[in-house]
Formats: sequence, structure tokens, C-alpha cells
Amino acid sequence: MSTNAPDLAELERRAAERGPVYGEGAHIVCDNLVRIYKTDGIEVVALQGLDLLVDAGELVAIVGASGSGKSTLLNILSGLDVPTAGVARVAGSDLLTMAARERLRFRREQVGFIWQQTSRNLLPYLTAEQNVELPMRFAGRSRRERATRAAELLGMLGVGDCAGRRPQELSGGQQQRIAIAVAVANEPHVVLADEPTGELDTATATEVFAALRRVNEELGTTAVVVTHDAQVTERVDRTIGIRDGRTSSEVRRRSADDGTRTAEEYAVLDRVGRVQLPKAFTQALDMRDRVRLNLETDHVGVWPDRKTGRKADREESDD
Ligand SMILES: Nc1ncnc2c1ncn2[C@@H]1O[C@H](COP(=O)(O)OP(=O)(O)OP(=O)(O)O)[C@@H](O)[C@H]1O
Repeated sequence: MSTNAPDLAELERRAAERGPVYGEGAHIVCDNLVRIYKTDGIEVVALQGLDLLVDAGELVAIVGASGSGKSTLLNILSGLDVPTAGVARVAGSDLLTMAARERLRFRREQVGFIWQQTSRNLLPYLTAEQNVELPMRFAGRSRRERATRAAELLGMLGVGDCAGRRPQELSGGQQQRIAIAVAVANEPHVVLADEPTGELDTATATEVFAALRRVNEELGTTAVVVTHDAQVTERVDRTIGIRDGRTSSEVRRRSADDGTRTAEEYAVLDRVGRVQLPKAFTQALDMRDRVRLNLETDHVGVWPDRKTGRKADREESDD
């Protein structure tokens, strides 16, 4: 062995010198997250190295084409599904290494989930109030505490008058607002919603999204919403685009002092320096296989490779 090899103390010193760990301080951390489904010997890579950071108290929307991996991501973050590889952490809980008992507790107490299908969120034979109390019963809360919190949440979400009614006696919008109350009953760190307004008309969808926003603002619950609803994406500050199982783009919206909203689109730069160019850009310039890069003082230029770009071929044959 070379006498120059670093000893243990030196290796520890070097490790301590490295910068902060990726996602340190973030509430939700996905680092190179992979989920492969195996059915009948066929492998489907639903997530292929997805990176995502969400801060505590944020409300973010996730968008993407059908099959891009949105539901897979939410199922992992909610503890329903286990990733194949990578890192997934929610409020400090490691979703890869969690034991079964911890996972059950995580699902009951740390996250709340709202499904698109109103019928999936509530038990049909219980009243709205009983539905909200149920997760608190599982968490061992007293009868009085359960009743007080259920009444507070239903009132806050504008469905206090529905407390004694069963789901079939309620509209879709009322059911979804009660589902939000159920999801946050145990004061979870995070609420996850998969197309919560997907089955609703525009006016009702607005009310349901307003209820979700209220929970985010007033209770401080971090919220991640998968949606196709432009109304939702226009109202959140951050919309994350997923393409082929990876985070590909991000739109940040800000409100100016006069109330107007401005949107800026970003591409995601991952830790190893990869950027996914939007399909519209690569198609417009016929970029494929490889591109030429140029470092300028304040930006990086990306050009189609003259040899592979079909337009370039045509231009060359025209010369
Ligand atoms: N349980 C499963 N077994 C096998 N393949 C699956 C399973 N769940 C999802 N997939 C596959 O993983 C990929 C991602 O699916 P996912 O449901 O996460 O996409 P999505 O973006 O939520 O789509 P949609 O908007 O249609 O709901 C798809 O190719 C899908 O067919």
C-alpha cells in the first residue's frame, strides 16, 4: 500500500469538508429516485432518477403527460409504494429504509392523501364528522379532542353544516372539502393530492382548490398537488413538470404589487449537470443525438450538430 494513502482521520476530515448534503433542510427530498415495476417479466421504469426538493410550507403543483410518473411519485411520498432505488425523504422520514410499523405510523400521522375519485376518500356509511374523526381515533385521540378538531376543520373549510350528512347526501365539491379535512385531521406535515379537482366542474374546482390553499396557509401544511387543471397551476407559486419519470421543468409565478401574475419557465439542472430541453425546442431546431455547447460570459449556448440535424443536412445539400 502506498505510504501516501490517506488515513481514516484524513478521510473523515475530507468528508466533513464537503458542502451541505443535497436537499439538507428541505421538507421533501427526492434524489435520483427510481421506481421499476415488474409484471410478467416485463420491466416498466416509471421513475428514472427523479430529483425534487420542496420546502416546508410550500404549495406546489406537479404536471406531466399521462404515464410520466406523477401518481408513482405521490404513492411513494405517501408511503403507499416503496422506491426501487435513490433517496426519498419526507419530513425527515426515510421512505426507503422504513420498517413496516414505522411506515404505517408515517401514513397515519405524517401525511394526508386526497384522491381524485370523491368516493375513494370517504367511508359511505359514516357521516362527514365521523369520517374526519376516524384517523384521529386510529391515532388514539380522546373523544372530546376528536369532536372539537372535526368541527373546527369542517367549519374552516366551509362545510360545517354538512357534519351530520353521509357522502351520498353531499355534492362532489363538499365531499372533496371533507376529504381535505380528513387528510389533515392528524396534523400531518404534508398533504398529497392526486387530481383533487379532476371530477369537478370549474366553479366547484375553484372552491376545492381554495380549501386546499387555506389548509396550506392557515395550518402551514406543505402541499403537493398533481393536476391537469390550469386554474390550479396558475394559482400556485411553483409548478414542476415531469417527463419520462424525471423532473424536467419548473414554472415560477409571482404576484406583483398591482396584483398581476408573472410566470417564468426554468429547466431543471440536476446534480450531474443534466438539463432536459423542451421537446418543442429540440423539434424546432431539429436537434437530436448531440448538440454543440458554448460557454459565454453569462449564458451557455446550445446549437444543433450540423452533421445530425436534418435541416442542417438540407442546408448543406442546397449549398
Ligand atoms: N402497478 C404498476 N405496475 C406496472 N406498471 C405500472 C404500475 N403503476 C404504474 N405503472 C407504469 O408506470 C408508468 C408511470 O405511471 P403513473 O401512473 O405514475 O403515471 P401518471 O403520470 O400518473 O399518469 P396519469 O396522468 O395517466 O395518471 C406508466 O408507464 C405506467 O403504465
